[in-house]
Amino acid sequence: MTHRSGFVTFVGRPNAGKSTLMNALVGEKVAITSSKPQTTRRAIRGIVHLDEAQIVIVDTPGMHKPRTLLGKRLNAVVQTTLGDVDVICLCVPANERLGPGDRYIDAQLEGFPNARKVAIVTKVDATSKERVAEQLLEVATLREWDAVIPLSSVTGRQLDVLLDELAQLLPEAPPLYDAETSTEERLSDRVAELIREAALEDVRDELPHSIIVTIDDIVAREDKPITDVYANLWVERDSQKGIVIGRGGERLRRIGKDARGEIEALVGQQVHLDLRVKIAKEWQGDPKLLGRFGL
Ligand SMILES: Nc1nc2c(ncn2[C@@H]2O[C@H](COP(=O)(O)OP(=O)(O)OP(=O)(O)O)[C@@H](O)[C@H]2O)c(=O)[nH]1
Repeated sequence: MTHRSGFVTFVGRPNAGKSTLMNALVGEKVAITSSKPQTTRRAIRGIVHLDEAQIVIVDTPGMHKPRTLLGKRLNAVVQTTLGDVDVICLCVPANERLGPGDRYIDAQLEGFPNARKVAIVTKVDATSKERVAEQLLEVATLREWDAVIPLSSVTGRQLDVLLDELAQLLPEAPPLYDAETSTEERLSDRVAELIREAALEDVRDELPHSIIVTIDDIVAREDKPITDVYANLWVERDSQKGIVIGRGGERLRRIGKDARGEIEALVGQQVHLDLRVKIAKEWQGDPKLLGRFGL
């Protein structure tokens, strides 16, 4: 029996459904999903173990024309990721027409001639059969794809077909990771993402993209089954700090409570979360601060 292993990544414009798809494939919560665009900031790996194949999924930040220093750094991450994978999947939502954003990303794929290329039409549950068919035809005109697959991450429809296709496109190789491994990301990164997600849920319309979370320490207590998490939630301005903290600290408490629940599910233990709000002025344009945030 031939075994295949390799790396797969999903690209597509913001909100195309990449994170949701990756989570559905890996079956564990490893990347943020949010109805706001551009919330995925880090390449995160999930691993799908099949009998005859191991598919290592690398999630990339949104690929778009850079406007800020953060945008440039993110694009650099994308370039490195794409240069390193066996299969690149372009995701386009079935319920929105192809636009300049999709064409821009598709054109970027020319720079990676060695990768196999798959088109995925996402969110087929959110529109009519006719629209899906139309979108499949339109996507097919972009280039010669190795496969074109319509699916829904929400209903799970055709996810198995995608996995089969991906497995077939990978090179013959032994498994790269243990069967137990489902993600390579460090615990602290995953905890930071969960806190950020809880914060974004709560302050959605007021500060969509100005929040970043760092972890000082995660310590399992020796005397009790409790894990202490020391985290910082960074915003760009004084006024934003007020928004995050809320009246009488009410909002910050709610964010902390939501995040704690998620972290407890992740570490399988009671968690005490020490969450502080700090200000990093204009961090999106500051190379030193970006470095400190690992971007
Ligand atoms: N109905 C439906 N909605 C979906 C599906 N997949 C994703 N969505 C929704 O589409 C929105 C965007 O999904 P994400 O997975 O965050 O999209 P993304 O491409 O990772 O977005 P960025 O992180 O901004 O690049 C979310 O509100 C999802 O719930 C799907 O199969 N069906």
